[in-house]
Amino acid sequence: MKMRKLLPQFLKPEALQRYIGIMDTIAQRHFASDWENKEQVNVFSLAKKYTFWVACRLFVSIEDPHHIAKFADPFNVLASGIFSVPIDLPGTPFHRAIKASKFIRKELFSIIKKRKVELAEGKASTSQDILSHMLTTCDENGKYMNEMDIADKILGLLIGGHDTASSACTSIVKCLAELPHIYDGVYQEQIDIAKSKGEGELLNWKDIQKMKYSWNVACEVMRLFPPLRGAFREAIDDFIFNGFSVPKGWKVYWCANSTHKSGEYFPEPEKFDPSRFEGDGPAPYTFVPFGGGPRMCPGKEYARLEILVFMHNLIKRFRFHKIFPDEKIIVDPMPMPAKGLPVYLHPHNA
Ligand code: HEM
Repeated sequence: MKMRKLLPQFLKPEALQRYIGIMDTIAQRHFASDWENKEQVNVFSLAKKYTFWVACRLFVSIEDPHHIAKFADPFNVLASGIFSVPIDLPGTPFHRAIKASKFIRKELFSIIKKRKVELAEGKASTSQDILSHMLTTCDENGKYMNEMDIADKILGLLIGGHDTASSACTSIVKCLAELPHIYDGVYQEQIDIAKSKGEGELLNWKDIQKMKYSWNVACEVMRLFPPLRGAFREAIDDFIFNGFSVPKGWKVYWCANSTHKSGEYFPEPEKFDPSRFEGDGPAPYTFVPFGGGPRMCPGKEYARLEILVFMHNLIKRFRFHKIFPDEKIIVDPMPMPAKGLPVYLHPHNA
């Protein structure tokens, strides 16, 4: 079954609304174990840990932090081998990535087998995560996906779904640390939401809808630091673009920065200004961190929720400042601070 058919069902806003509370529970546990009572933290590695934990829970229902940690290492090895020179010799990143992916597939197969039994015995629900969904949804010919297909798709999702979002979360922390007036705006919005909640009450869909300014800030961050620079397309017909003739069949690459950094669509493009997203917002197809058209990212709404839940949990706890004020941004292959963005934390309740 094609991912494009399956994913929108699982990732549509109505389905995702049920997961906000789960994301908040994970965020609270993550902040309690990895941020609270620390003087300084490395934001990039923690953001990756958080988004990976959310993905493990929502895609395959793995919750135990030890199990997730065991799983996370091979994923990092795999992620750093994906954009490497494809030479399969011992010691190369490519070779290590292949080994890691074999380990992950094996692990996924055992999770799939166990789930099949649990589903048959009525011990697991068909809607508890994307794995159950894949095992119980058939295509238009009544055919179910085989285990190999499922393992590959989950693997793709776990990679595609967590590295991008963790890059976005890290860039958000960077911008908030550098721009106190923007931090104050986000703080006000998030603290009002936090105060409106009862003891132990989790975030819900209504709270997310109140996070308008925070999402405008996140969008402005992704305009300046798009987690993916662009993607490939194949021309399905001859066409002329900007005076260049592109023949059918050519591979073309669209690049987010060509509009994100254009003064024509975003006046003073280097200025950080979340108000660009108020009202109607940018013109269609000019703000494209998630791509556009029929192949647009199906994980956009999922990413929006996990980013907002992250911002809420971070901002209601801390102010922070950068340990290296001039830390450079490198793109490898996503934008990230060269040292992983170490920051000093200042808890509000101190
Ligand atoms: C901030 C986070 C994210 C960003 C910036 C992002 C960005 C993108 C972009 C630019 C594309 C290519 C779209 C195109 O070619 O027009 C894409 C594709 C895709 N994304 Fe995301 N993504 C994010 C999070 C996620 C998440 C959380 C998931 C899964 C839950 C996901 C799943 C996918 C899939 C499966 C595709 C391939 C779609 C296709 O080829 O039809 N993404 N994403």
